[in-house]
Amino acid sequence: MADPAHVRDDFPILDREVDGEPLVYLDNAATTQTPTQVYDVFREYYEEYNANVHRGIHGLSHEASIAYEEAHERIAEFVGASGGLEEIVFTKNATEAVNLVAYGFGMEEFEPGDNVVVTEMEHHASLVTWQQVARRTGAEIRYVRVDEEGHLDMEHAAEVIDDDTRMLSVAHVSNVLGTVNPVADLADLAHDHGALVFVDGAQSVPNRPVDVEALDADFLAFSGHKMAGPTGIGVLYGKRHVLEEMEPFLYGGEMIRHVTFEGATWNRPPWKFEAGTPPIAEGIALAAAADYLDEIGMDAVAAHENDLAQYAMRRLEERDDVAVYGVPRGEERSGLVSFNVDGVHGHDLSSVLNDRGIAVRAGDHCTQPLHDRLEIPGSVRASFYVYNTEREVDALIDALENARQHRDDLVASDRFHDRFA
Ligand SMILES: Cc1ncc(COP(=O)(O)O)c(CNc2co[nH]c2=O)c1O
Repeated sequence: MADPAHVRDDFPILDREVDGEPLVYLDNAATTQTPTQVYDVFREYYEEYNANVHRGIHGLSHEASIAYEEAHERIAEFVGASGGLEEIVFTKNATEAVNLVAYGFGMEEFEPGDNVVVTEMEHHASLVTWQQVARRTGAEIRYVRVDEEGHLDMEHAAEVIDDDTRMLSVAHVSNVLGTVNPVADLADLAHDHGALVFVDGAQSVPNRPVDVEALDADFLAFSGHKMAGPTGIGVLYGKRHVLEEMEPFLYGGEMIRHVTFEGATWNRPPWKFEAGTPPIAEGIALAAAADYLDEIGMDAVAAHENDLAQYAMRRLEERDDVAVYGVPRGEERSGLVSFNVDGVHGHDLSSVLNDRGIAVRAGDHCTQPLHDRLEIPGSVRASFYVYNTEREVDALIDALENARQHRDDLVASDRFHDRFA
């Protein structure tokens, strides 16, 4: 991979300090930072061709429409969608993308006696959404077990996926465990039973090569802000024939073909699912983020993240008071490590790390059922991206030492939560 030191030149924010300490940004599984090559797109757009898309007959609207459609084509290429823009719906984020499928397919198609299968490691964006669809349609929700090492129990998957399964919804990569799930194998299993497959790609598309057709996903969702892109833009990939048959989720302008007082007919995908004025600049900037990552190379991104995660695990495991979660060291994982330090609540630890300029995430990472399964109330997560270095992992480890030294102070302070005791 390009030397992270040079990559860092593209991210001026990484030069800032936090309370007088140099920033060490290790919260990339939540949101990545944005390179100048991406946010410059906003200035160019608003200075040169800002206009509403698709409905104007004037030059600016034409230019904006072309750029917005080309952004869809670019994202289709980035995830291997050979159907092009008709298979790429721009949403607000990955959460909206899963809700689009839940309302457009689940609420329309599920019936009592059907079931939807998710996994114990799912993010709330999927898990809660499919729970609600099951509750409102009378379908059953089933959970594929996660084993002690953070792998999906594939034998259990074969038990719970059956001929009444209408949808399998699975994270490609866990945002807590770093597990890379065998999505293509799971898709084979689901398709053998006539079920559709929704892949939550929020932690995979930004971090590794993803080919939706190799996965044989019927749907795949991800967010721009996790792949060096802006917030406010997400993507739902859908197989063309599936999107053509699926009901819209939001109604209004752009998504219609013809409207009378008696009713309306729908536009073709993706516009059928993009009601109203879309996030135009965000979509164009997302395409620039795809260009930026492809310049580095997604294989190189995945390898760099895995190297940092393995190094972090090795450093964390040097102490006997640290519990590290997820697949064992040495097994490929995405660029994140979740852990706890005995006797230090995650929020206290995160606060102590912040005092040293180190940004990590503490809590349940929107996976409360998974943390229940792990029998812990929460965890601290360090997550890496293209600009992070081993020196930053060392800074994290050194700061943990600092937390341990203050552990007694923390225990005595009102900031201590005895939930870890
Ligand atoms: C696996 C997974 N799915 C879906 C989402 C939702 O993405 P959004 O719609 O862009 O918010 C996230 C965000 N995960 C996290 C957001 O902050 N910390 C996280 O781990 C995620 O990690």
